[in-house]
Formats: sequence, structure tokens, C-alpha cells
Amino acid sequence: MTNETVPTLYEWAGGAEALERLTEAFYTHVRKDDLVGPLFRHMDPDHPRYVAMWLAEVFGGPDRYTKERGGYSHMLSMHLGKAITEPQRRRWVNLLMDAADEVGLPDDPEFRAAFAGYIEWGTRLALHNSQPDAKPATSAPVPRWGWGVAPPYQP
Ligand code: HEM
Repeated sequence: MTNETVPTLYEWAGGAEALERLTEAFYTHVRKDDLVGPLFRHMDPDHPRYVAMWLAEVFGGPDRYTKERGGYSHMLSMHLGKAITEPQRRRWVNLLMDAADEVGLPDDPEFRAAFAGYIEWGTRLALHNSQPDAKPATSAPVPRWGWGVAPPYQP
């Protein structure tokens, strides 16, 4: 298997349409959630779509979040000062994983391990960066996430 034949996580997930289905389902649950819902009380109605664009770019899809939505700096600015707690972070993760099952994202071990790895990393970073005393770098590239040590086995 050569590297050129390994699909991106974006392609494997089902592309932009699959990620939009994921974030629509996810934020439907987030809005109603007692622990994280209040954080999202004033969110933009297009928030699910923007987060889908972000995830698409991270997982190797088109760089639309950077081109159309201000990239990393904008994403960071939306978390600053939110003081996300660990119980809120964990609830966010749990709701996203439930949404992944609900919309039928691929459930093979390789995809879910890579997906969960990014989500664990990203949510811990969001928590850190949202604390009142945080001083994160204000500009950086959008991270690009891959399969890590376990790409799909293609004999
Ligand atoms: C992998 C982890 C995460 C990713 C990829 C992510 C992604 C994003 C993005 C892209 C935005 C900006 C959307 C826009 O362009 O308007 C955003 C905003 C926001 N995020 Fe996150 N986020 C993550 C984790 C979290 C967690 C753990 C929380 C809280 C429990 C959180 C709470 C928020 C809130 C409250 C906003 C602002 C929503 C609004 O008022 O419009 N995020 N996030």
C-alpha cells in the first residue's frame, strides 16, 4: 500500500455532507443539554456548519474554514474566556461520540481511534485556552489530523 492510496479521514468519514450531518445532530443535543447547553445559548444558527467546515479542514478536506471563516485565530477567539470545565468538556465529547453513532459515521476501529484522538486533543486544548489566565498563541495553522499509527489495512 502506498501513501497515495490512503484516503484522508475526511474522505473516509463521507466528506462535507457527513460532517454536516454529524454537527447538526450534535448541536441539537448540545442545545438541550443541562451542562453544556448554557455555553451555547447565543450561538450563531450557522455554528454547526462552521464546525463541520473546521473538522473537514482538520481531517484533510478543503481549507474552507481558513479561507471563509478566519481560520485558527477565529476559532481560538470563540473559546477565549469561556472557562470550560472538565465536566463540560467530557459531556461535549460524549455527545459528539453519540452523534457519530447516530448519523452512522464509519465505526471501524481505525477511523474511530483517529477521530477520538483528535477530539480528545482538541477538547483539552479548548479547555486550556478558555481559562481566564490562558495566553495561547493567537495565530497558528489549522491542525491537520491523520490516521496516526493505524491506517486502514488494505491488502
Ligand atoms: C475538538 C474540539 C473542539 C472543536 C474542533 C471546536 C470548534 C469550534 C469552532 C470552529 C468554533 C467557532 C465557530 C465559528 O466559526 O463561529 C467554536 C466555538 C465555540 N466552541 Fe468549540 N470546539 C471544540 C471544543 C469545545 C468545547 C469542549 C466546548 C465547551 C464545552 C466548546 C465551546 C464552544 C463555544 C461556546 C463556542 C462559541 C459558540 C457561539 O457562541 O457561536 N468548544 N468551536
